[in-house]
Amino acid sequence: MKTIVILTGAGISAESGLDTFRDAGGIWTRYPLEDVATPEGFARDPDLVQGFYNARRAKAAAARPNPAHVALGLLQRDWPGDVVIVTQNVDGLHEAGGADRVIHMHGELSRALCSACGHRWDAPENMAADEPCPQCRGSARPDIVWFGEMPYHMDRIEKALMRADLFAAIGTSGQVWPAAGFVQNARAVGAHTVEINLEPSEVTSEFAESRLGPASETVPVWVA
Ligand SMILES: CC(C)NC(=O)[C@H](Cc1c[nH]c2ccccc12)NC(=O)[C@H](CCCC/N=C(/NCCC(=O)O)S[C@H]1O[C@H](COP(=O)(O)OP(=O)(O)OC[C@H]2O[C@@H](n3cnc4c(N)ncnc43)[C@H](O)[C@@H]2O)[C@@H](O)[C@H]1O)NC(=O)OCc1ccccc1
Ligand SMILES: [Zn+2]
Repeated sequence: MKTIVILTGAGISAESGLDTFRDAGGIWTRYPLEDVATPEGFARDPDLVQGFYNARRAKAAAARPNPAHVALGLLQRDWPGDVVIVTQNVDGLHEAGGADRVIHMHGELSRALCSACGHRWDAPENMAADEPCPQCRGSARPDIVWFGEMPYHMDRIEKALMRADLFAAIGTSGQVWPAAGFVQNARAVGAHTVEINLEPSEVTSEFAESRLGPASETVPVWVA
């Protein structure tokens, strides 16, 4: 039975009230990513970084899944073959929308990570600049992949792309790697490729098909 691999980005959560990064008023237009989303920025000012993620954690916790998340949850439940959802998003809206197998390649706001021993646990609502690791008292950070760091689960993602029959990218601008390159991996194994986005992305030309519009409208139609 056919394997579907779906990559999602901030655009799929925009209609749930969560900011995207590069659109007008986007996160990176308000916070320099070097300061809040790099290990160097965290070393320089952990208070600033923890504050940045505490605010996003609270917003994500209050957000509700939209029809795009729900449609993908139903697709994963009902499709006779395998539906692999790979998200760049750090919110939990795919799971809230009914998906139970989601690969968070850039981490999750709801998790904390110890920089010393690698222990992971459910993040408290507000992490302090000197948040201790419950296991070794080392310093804790949000369990988020920052720029310059290796994304999570790359082996599982590459294996899924190798057996993809259909690859879809939803709500992503295609400006951040290695995620922006997944369409090439999928095409290399002969998968059909479709981009579903509000507007053409940096890598639209790589896709065989492009569907434009808000995800809450385009995704349920695409799934149906
Ligand atoms: C800026 C970019 C050039 N930099 C990179 O790509 C770097 C590598 C790099 C450095 N210099 C380079 C020079 C050239 C090429 C690459 C590089 N990448 C890395 O550092 C990565 C790590 C990157 C991860 C950083 N962390 C994130 N997030 C977690 C943090 C946090 O969340 O705070 S990245 C973050 O931005 C990325 C982009 O965001 P999008 O989700 O696409 O959102 P964006 O706002 O950009 O776009 C929204 C889209 O939605 C659309 N939209 C809006 N509303 C809707 C709507 N309603 N419906 C539908 N669509 C909609 C819009 O039209 C738009 O197109 C996402 O990945 C997101 O997770 N690590 C790595 O490379 O390690 C080595 C390596 C390499 C290979 C293999 C292994 C290891
Ligand atoms: Zn520890």
